[in-house]
Amino acid sequence: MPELRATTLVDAPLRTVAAALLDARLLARSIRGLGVRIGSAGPVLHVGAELAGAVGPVTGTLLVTRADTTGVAAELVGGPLPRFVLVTDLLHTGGGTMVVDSVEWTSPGGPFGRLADVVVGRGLALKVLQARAQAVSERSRLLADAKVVVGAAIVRDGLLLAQRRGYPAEVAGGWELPGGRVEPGESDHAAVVRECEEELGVAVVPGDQLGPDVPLGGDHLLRVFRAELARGEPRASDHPEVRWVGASELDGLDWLPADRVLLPALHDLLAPPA
Ligand SMILES: Nc1nc2c([nH]c(=O)n2[C@H]2C[C@H](O)[C@@H](COP(=O)(O)OP(=O)(O)OP(=O)(O)O)O2)c(=O)[nH]1
Repeated sequence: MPELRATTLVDAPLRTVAAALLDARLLARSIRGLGVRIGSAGPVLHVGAELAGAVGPVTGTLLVTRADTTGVAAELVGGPLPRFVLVTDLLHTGGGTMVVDSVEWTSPGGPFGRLADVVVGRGLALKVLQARAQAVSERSRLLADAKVVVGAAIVRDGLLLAQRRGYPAEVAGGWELPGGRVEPGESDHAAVVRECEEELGVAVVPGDQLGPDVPLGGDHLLRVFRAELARGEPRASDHPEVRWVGASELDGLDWLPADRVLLPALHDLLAPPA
């Protein structure tokens, strides 16, 4: 398959650029140059998400195959549209984050196909790469100043503690991880400890970050940490329900969109890969 690649240096930490890439509007903006419109993209990309793509009246599906701390990948599959794959890899450098974008597409084959690749395919691919570089830089700059909402991934006996939200209306009923906004001057870990005490009445010891930073609407992003339950039995106080969930129940829960991005990392936490 023909392939084009471009590299951009973005002046932001890797985790900020990784978060920017998860914004579904960024993907939509990147491939607009192909004439592909994405419908119902949802707010954030997660592995397995199938976004409806269309070129004029012709429709296909854009399948997200990777969305984590190393970058994202999505491919246009199904329908009569030609196969198209967009992969973005991230590399940490001393001077910022190196963003390596590549696009691959199916060639119609034969001498006319090769001509079409040179005349049309490459031009469109370059448009995508240019639009993407600009969109990634702009979104990363905005997210660099984002306020953080922390979440706690607490595991006991192979089960993860999930919490069902009671408010506000737009997220009520959805499942999330215990946590909340980091207050001015507070560290992320201190916020995890405070929120778990306030919401669940327990003491926790926060550990490493789990999965990528996930952009929330507006100027917030979600950052989740592993946490050990040190004292107390979690009980719902702020929200209507807490539940211990096993690996087999994880995918079936009605998670908030941002938390859905973290499902592969939560699966690894419950059943670490061999
Ligand atoms: N705590 C938490 N919030 C999440 C998660 N996923 C997600 O989208 N959010 C959103 C829901 C809310 O809009 C926002 C966090 O608000 P919050 O209400 O928990 O924060 P808070 O405790 O500091 O605020 P408040 O109760 O005083 O209003 O982040 C998650 O896993 N945990």
